[in-house]
Amino acid sequence: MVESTLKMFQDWEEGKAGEVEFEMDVHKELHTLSADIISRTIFGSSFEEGKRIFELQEQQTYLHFASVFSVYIPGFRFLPTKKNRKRWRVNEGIRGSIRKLIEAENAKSEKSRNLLSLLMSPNRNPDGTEDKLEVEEIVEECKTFYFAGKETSANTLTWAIVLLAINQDWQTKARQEVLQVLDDRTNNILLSAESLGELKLISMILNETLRLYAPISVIQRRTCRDAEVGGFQVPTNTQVSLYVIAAHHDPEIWGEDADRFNPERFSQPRKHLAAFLPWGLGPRICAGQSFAMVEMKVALAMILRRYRFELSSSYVHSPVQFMTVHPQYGAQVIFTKIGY
Ligand code: HEM
Repeated sequence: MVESTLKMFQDWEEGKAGEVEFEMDVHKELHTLSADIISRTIFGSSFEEGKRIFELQEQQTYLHFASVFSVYIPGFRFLPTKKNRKRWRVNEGIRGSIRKLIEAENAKSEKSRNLLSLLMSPNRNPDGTEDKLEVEEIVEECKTFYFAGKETSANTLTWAIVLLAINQDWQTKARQEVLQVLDDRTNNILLSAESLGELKLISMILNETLRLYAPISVIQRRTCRDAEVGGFQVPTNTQVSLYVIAAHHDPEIWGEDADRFNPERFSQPRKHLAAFLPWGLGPRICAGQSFAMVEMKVALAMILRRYRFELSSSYVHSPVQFMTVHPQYGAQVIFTKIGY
């Protein structure tokens, strides 16, 4: 994570020819960062190949949504139309590349320390037998982690930067905390696991960002038995949509200033478990919650330490929902280098 963030800084500064102050669409940059981090986590040293796979996955997502938003004709997806053929080609490209990486991992004498290698390891059952994922299952798992983890973290980080650019008092407080926690005298830019735990304000800021701009604004479930919810009878096998965004902006829960950015709310324990559910709830809660929090803390702390930032006059506030909640016109921010 640290390596990917440092690489991002290097790209920013090289691209801006060493200027101390520069403007850019940080939303795009943070997407590149989270793709880099998740690719390194899953594929280790083969992360460049991993990124190529993810680019193909992105193409596939857009092709998929193009078909979802067009008129539905049963069986149409099996016809060799131009778009369908492209979708099949992209899909085969993704699977073929992941299969090759699996084969390369299998051929290594020493196991790599990455998620791919973990997914390939057998699981020992209590009765001594072993289970192993099939290649196709591993391919699907890699795709899920990328889909579930890239957009969500990148968008949350983007909103955190936008909110701190607007709320300069919180930006200053957050930077002070980072400087205190990271040892200034030794020029230590690497965050240890212990120091991450000490970043209390950063955690509060990220939680408040997740409250205001939960990347997944609706969670869906299907009832497995008849139930009564808030006085309504819900029969078995009904699809129920849980509006995360509604709970997060409810003045009855958060007070009259529910729409205002105030990380202070998270200095106290929560009153109600379901009042704050950016990660979902129950057995299907986000599998990458801890990973995402570490990733976002590392990146935000490192950005705060190195740059002061404010919104550009070209920024237009327009959150939209397309899979996740993101800024429709990007996030143009002016950065000024202040540290290392
Ligand atoms: C800010 C970042 C993130 C947010 C807000 C988020 C949110 C969510 C939500 C709301 C769900 C659905 C939970 C439910 O249905 O109850 C979910 C599922 C999931 N997330 Fe995340 N996520 C984030 C980052 C990540 C990352 C970085 C990864 C992987 C590295 C990840 C992996 C997953 C997986 C695998 C699932 C499916 C779990 C299952 O169905 O059992 N997420 N996430």
